[in-house]
Amino acid sequence: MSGDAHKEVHNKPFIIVGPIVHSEEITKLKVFDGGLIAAVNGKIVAVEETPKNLARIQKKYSVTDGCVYHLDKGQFLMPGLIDTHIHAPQYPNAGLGYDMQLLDWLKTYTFPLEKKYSDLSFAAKVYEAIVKRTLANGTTTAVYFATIHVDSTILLAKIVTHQGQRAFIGKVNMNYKTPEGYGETTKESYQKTEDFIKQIQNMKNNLILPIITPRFALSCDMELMKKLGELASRYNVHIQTHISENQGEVAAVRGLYRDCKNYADVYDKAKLLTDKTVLAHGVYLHDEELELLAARGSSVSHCPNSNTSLKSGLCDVRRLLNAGIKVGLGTDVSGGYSPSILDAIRNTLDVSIHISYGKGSNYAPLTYPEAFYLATLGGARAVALDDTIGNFKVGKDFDALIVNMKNLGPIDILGEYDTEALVQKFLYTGDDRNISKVYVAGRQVK
Ligand SMILES: Nc1nc2[nH]cnc2c(=O)[nH]1
Ligand SMILES: [Zn+2]
Repeated sequence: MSGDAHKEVHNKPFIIVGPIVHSEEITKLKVFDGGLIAAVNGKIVAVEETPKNLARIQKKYSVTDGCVYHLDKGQFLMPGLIDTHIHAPQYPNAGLGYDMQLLDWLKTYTFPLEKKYSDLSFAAKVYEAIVKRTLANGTTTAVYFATIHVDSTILLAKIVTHQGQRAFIGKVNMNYKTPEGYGETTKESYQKTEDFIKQIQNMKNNLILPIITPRFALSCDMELMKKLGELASRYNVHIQTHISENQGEVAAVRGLYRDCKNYADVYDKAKLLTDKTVLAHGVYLHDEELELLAARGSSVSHCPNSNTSLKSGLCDVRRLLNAGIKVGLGTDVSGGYSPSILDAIRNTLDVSIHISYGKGSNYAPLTYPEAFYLATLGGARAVALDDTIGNFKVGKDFDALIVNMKNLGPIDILGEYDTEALVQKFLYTGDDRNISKVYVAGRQVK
């Protein structure tokens, strides 16, 4: 597909014809070498494994000839990538500060940076850049932590709206042992969060959802967490936080909440574990915590780059999956240094292989089709949006990437490859230069 003639195509029905790849289940990639997808008003109305019904579908949905796009050789269509955990305000620190582990890192590098988001012009500069950068890397849905500041967090929502990304946006809550100049009282935290939810809902952008964001059990007391659990239930909104990321953190939580059985129980007592809750990390969860998360339908955002960069540990995703927990991938910028979910896919595979070295021959490290699933349909399930995004099914929104595996960017194509081989090569060796077009709900946003 060439040119930008269809840049505003989302207003008109269109059809893309060519190789298509997506997940319908975790273990297998589904590849159609010459399929087609038709979209009307940003929603998928037809998915075909061959182009033989093109003329009929074109007529049925009144698609003009100019809105039928044939992919070139070397290109394929795949679902948009889902980043289930990213801190937008921490982007200036990406690549910095990895001489410390979590709790010192937060105090030394992270809180002083986040404090600066009372300044709207600083916030605008960073937020424009991170949304643009994640879109360029194919993130069609991002689950953002912002800061405690309502005004700049609303600004993030406006920037996301303008650039056309789908996102969850969270105003961070922190009322316990907060650093000088970066904290809130319980009342402020609760009231500002309710006000924030109303402001987001009044924006009437159905691509943006508010998400309640207690930072973690060491930054919020039980009273605030309970109030936030009640707010989530009253407004029926998503929740995100961190859990069992680092051994020092887990020990501190144990010391602070003596009457709770474990870390997950702290959140459960506050009614923060719902089927719309995303918990980042989960490296050190015990078996009974896994059972609790599975019973509540809460999900884990696996952030392998961060777990390595902050030396937090190795998260055994196979174990989480075997326990029946929904898992998505996260970049966790700036705990992780990369804003790319392709990077998260590779780190997921690397970490899983490294874990397998310490296990018996029955332990199967994750495969690239599984990592692809975690970055797309798995992410959609983790954020409870799998009725809308994650793969190509009639009735879902058209969130998609056109990947271009010609000799482009870091790629040298030196042979003849079928579509599945091109997908594999993209996952292991491609980068944002190979993501030539990005669509969210049918709108071209890159
Ligand atoms: N990686 C990470 N973990 C956290 N735990 C509490 N806050 C944070 C944060 O900002 N980043
Ligand atoms: Zn995080």
